[in-house]
Amino acid sequence: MSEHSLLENINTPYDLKKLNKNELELLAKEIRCFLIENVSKTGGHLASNLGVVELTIALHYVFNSPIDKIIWDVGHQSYVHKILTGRKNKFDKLRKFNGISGFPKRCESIHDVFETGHSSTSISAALGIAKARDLNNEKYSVISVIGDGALTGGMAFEALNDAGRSKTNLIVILNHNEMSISENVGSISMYLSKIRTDPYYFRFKKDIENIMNIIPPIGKSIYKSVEKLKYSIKQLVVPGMLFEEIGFKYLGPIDGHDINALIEVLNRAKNIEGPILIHTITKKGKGYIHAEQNPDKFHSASPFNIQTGEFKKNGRDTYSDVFGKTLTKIALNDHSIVAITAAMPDGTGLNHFAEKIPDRFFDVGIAEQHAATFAAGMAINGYKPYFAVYSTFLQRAYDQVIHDICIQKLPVVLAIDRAGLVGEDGETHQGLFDISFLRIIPNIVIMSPKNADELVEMIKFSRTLTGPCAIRYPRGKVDSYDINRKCNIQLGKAEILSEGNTVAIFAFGNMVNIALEVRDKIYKEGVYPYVVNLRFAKPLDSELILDIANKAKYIITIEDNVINGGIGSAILELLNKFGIYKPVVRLGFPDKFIEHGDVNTLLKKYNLDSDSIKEKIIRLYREM
Ligand SMILES: Cc1ncc(C[n+]2csc(CCOP(=O)(O)OP(=O)(O)O)c2C)c(N)n1
Ligand SMILES: CC(=O)[C@@H](O)[C@H](O)COP(=O)(O)O
Ligand SMILES: [Mg+2]
Repeated sequence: MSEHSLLENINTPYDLKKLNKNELELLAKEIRCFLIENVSKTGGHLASNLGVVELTIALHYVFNSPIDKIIWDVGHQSYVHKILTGRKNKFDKLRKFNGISGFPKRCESIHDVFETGHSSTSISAALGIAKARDLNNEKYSVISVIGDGALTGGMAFEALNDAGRSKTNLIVILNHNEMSISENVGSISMYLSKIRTDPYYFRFKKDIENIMNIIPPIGKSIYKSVEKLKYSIKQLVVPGMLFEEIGFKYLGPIDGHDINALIEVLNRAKNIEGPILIHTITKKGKGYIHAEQNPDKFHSASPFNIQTGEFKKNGRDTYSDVFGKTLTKIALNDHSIVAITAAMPDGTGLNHFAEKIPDRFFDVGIAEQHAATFAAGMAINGYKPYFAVYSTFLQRAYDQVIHDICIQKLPVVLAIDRAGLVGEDGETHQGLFDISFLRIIPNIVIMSPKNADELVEMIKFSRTLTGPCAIRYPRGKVDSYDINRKCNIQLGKAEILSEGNTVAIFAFGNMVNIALEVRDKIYKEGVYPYVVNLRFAKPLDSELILDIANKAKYIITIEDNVINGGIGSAILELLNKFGIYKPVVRLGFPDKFIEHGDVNTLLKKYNLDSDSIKEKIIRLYREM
């Protein structure tokens, strides 16, 4: 790989401003090599970052961060920004425990103005910052950088609607690469692609601009008609008229890999009053052939071999695959089943469904709220919708789950992927709240499997339910499983894995295996626990729980959710209701946002690994 001689001397955006245009282009090359070298080892969001190298350089060249504020939508494409703002030496620990985050973090740098991770927030945040600036009579630029995928999110439109009317000075850069994680979807995407690909638009736009500029000054009487005519022509042919109509000045489309063109347009935008939308055209994965050819695979990449582009991880199925394959299998015989994703077909395993049953597969874009209510609509009309969604992104659709699905008791299945720790994505992405926020909603059934076989059974079981239900399962690989296994799940029934005395361990989902490891370790110390796989967070198996609680001296609950409001709390509430006052030790995550790092390290840090739990139980046992 090439040397990084220019990059070596860039420690702040100010250093960038000393370079000439040729050097900026060389720097772009160096940054690409740097990204590929580092992310091949750490893993991370490679393709999106390769696509914004020139754009980020141009932004920091033209604007004065941190006085001018740059807000990165989603934030997965902020690596180049991090490199240029003094963090390049920390890339060996990108997304690692105690290393830098893969997303903007205010604690990391004054150049990270607003924290992101979930999509479509940047225009709202930028508008808020700009409004506050105006109230303070300050002068600086506020820039939101948003991708075409993130633009499919409802919040982005809510913000455009508000910003267009407000006449506030604000720059929105639409980074258009025709990709979300997978190919981008939706009518706005089609509209943008038309601007991008139709050479007629470009040619005609230039011609029309020239004609309009040479229309001579005319007598006042016909001036108005000419202006009207100009406007109508513009409306017909100017790309981005959609944005102009809602109050933005549209600049573009611009080649987002041409640094000179970018610098020119940014300088222009800096001096225009009111909201501006700059439309840049980029290639996701630019400069690394494997990422250019497979931008989806290199969106959130695990470590890979630079030469071959092959990933180093092993090829076992994930929980998402188990879900996708099982659902596909049952849907081939049950035509009422439909599958819905909000822009995550691969991540959720619904790619398997899409391949086999495309007419009953719906990718609605990054639009979790819409997805949930869309599912409700399909359910009203007799279908059995499975909305597969990461736990963290389901947070977006909370009201829709309550108002549109649960009040009406509709048979929608929420297939909650990435429940529990997700690891390297950290705070914004951990799935640590769903048990708490779902369990308080009436009418919903909540379950979680201890392993892949049980997930197969739960998917089959969910089909029989006539109301809303959620199945939560973790990120990660599974051991072997049998997709044909019969369903032995009964509503609200837990499973006793070990009979014991003294200690009762109630575990949920992914934590059941840890409970079993704990059991094996404390056996050696002469402690014999009951171990219960709860299976259901709602309805709880009250009878079994009360029976075991009565027999044991103290109770341990284990969950990969925050302790507050989680399954331990549910058990405490149950015991309280029935007047059983025994010590209940609730193990889960504390009342804070959990940082990034690999899952095992985090489990250990939060005392949720089997050794830590074993020690806790033994200590309690000896104190009793
Ligand atoms: C609310 C929400 N839903 C889903 C995601 C998952 N996600 C992260 S990036 C991404 C695609 C973003 O596409 P785009 O904004 O065009 O950026 P690109 O990667 O193409 O540069 C998706 C779906 C998310 N971060 N937030
Ligand atoms: C930025 C974002 O939200 C996604 O790209 C996410 O990082 C994907 O996570 P997985 O790698 O778990 O699919
Ligand atoms: Mg995109």
